[in-house]
Amino acid sequence: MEKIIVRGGRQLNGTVKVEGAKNAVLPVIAASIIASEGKSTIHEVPALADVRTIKEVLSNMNADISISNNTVTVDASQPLKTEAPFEFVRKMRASVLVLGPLLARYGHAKVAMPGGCAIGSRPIDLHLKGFEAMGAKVHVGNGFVEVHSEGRLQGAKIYLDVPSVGATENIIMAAALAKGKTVLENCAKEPEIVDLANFLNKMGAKVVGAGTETIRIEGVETLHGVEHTIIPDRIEAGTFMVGAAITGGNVLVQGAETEHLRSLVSKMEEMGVYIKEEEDGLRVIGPKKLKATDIKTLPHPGFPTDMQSQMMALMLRAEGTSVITETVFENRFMHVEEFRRMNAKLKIEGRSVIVEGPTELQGAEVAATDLRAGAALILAGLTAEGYTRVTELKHIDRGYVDLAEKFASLGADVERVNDDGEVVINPEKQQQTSVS
Ligand SMILES: CC(=O)N[C@H]1[C@@H](OP(=O)(O)OP(=O)(O)OC[C@H]2O[C@@H](n3ccc(=O)[nH]c3=O)[C@H](O)[C@@H]2O)O[C@H](CO)[C@@H](O)[C@@H]1O
Ligand SMILES: C=C(OP(=O)(O)O)C(=O)O
Repeated sequence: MEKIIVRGGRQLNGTVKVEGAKNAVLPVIAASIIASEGKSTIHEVPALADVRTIKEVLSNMNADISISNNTVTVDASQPLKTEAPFEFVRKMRASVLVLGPLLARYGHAKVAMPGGCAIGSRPIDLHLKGFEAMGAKVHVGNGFVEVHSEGRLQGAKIYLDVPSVGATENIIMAAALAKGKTVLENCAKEPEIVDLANFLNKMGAKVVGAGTETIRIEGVETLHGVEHTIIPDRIEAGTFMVGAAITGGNVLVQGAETEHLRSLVSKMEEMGVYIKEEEDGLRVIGPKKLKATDIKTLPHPGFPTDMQSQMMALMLRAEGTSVITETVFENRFMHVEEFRRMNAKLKIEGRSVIVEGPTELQGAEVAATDLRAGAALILAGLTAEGYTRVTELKHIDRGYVDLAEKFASLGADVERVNDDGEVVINPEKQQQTSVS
């Protein structure tokens, strides 16, 4: 079993470059199969396990997809199979994002029903309600969800009960080829939705209002392949920002977009962290003493749930009591038990965690319970006394490229080792080169 081993006590200093966003590249690659003509070329694609999974999903459907040097090309002009089996959905829930494009183009899609995961039950009822409103029939049975429509989908007025990111993306993609206009209200406003809408619009779609509460989509008859560059990963950026802050270091996070990170920047500033916008990113300088604060996770532009566990690590080192309230996912506190193994004083009360700081963290053997929790444990390890060994790296590899190497390049004492204690460098990049 591979491990990331961290020896605490070093400051992070230097420059780190952010990769393309996982949560943008997955819907964009899924959307590329809507094009019935031409091929799409997608740049700044991070070498992640999730990208490999979406590639396998598309290859399995007979799309022609290849990855080389952070660029993906997709040619989906030939007829595709309209199914995504359980082996892919099990690995990555975002496989359900092929439902919208397949339904739009072929009037049929069958995808294994995603189960719950370590952060909650995560239903897809809102995706399905949206398809039904556009005239599709939905059948759920034998572990699959199947959607079909007679002829083209019909544009519709759809209100989302909660601003779900995945439902917004799936509905925009389905509506892009529907007959007439779709108005999607109370939709998600994440920057990754805007990136998807920009990609679709280049392909010939008519999507207006992405990034606001209401998106209007005028359906068109066909879409074509295009070239696109993925936006930087705001969560990876945020993770390195916390790394600089927690170690009292000075790091330029290249590619960090202030506009995408306002809630995080404001909370970190409240904690006493100095953050300065520079031409190509954000410079983050950690203070001698961090101050406690409270956060509540919310849909964008509120505080992102994907930064909750990393902020918990930072709060553990702050003076005073902080409170974290998780409102997006029902059960995203699995990392609390792992932090406790490192001497953290944490109390769960319903949907909140009370963090007593500052804690003298101690190195321990801990498991990444989800991908962000894995990053958070490494962050805690950076300031812990002694060695922290993080296992279950498969979660981290879903969403971070070379995390250990990048921390090490900033001066941290971190390495990834295999069972024999040999250093492992860049595992996902090696995998991708061998499968592309
Ligand atoms: C690949 C990707 O982009 N993943 C992100 C996406 O996940 P994902 O798109 O799955 O997250 P959603 O925004 O859909 O989920 C938000 C909340 O809505 C609920 N819900 C969602 C859909 C639905 O049909 N019914 C329903 O009740 C979920 O259970 C959850 O409680 O947004 C999350 C919230 O910012 C992020 O944490 C994930 O990193
Ligand atoms: C929860 C996350 O991703 P996913 O929706 O792919 O599980 C995440 O990126 O933190």
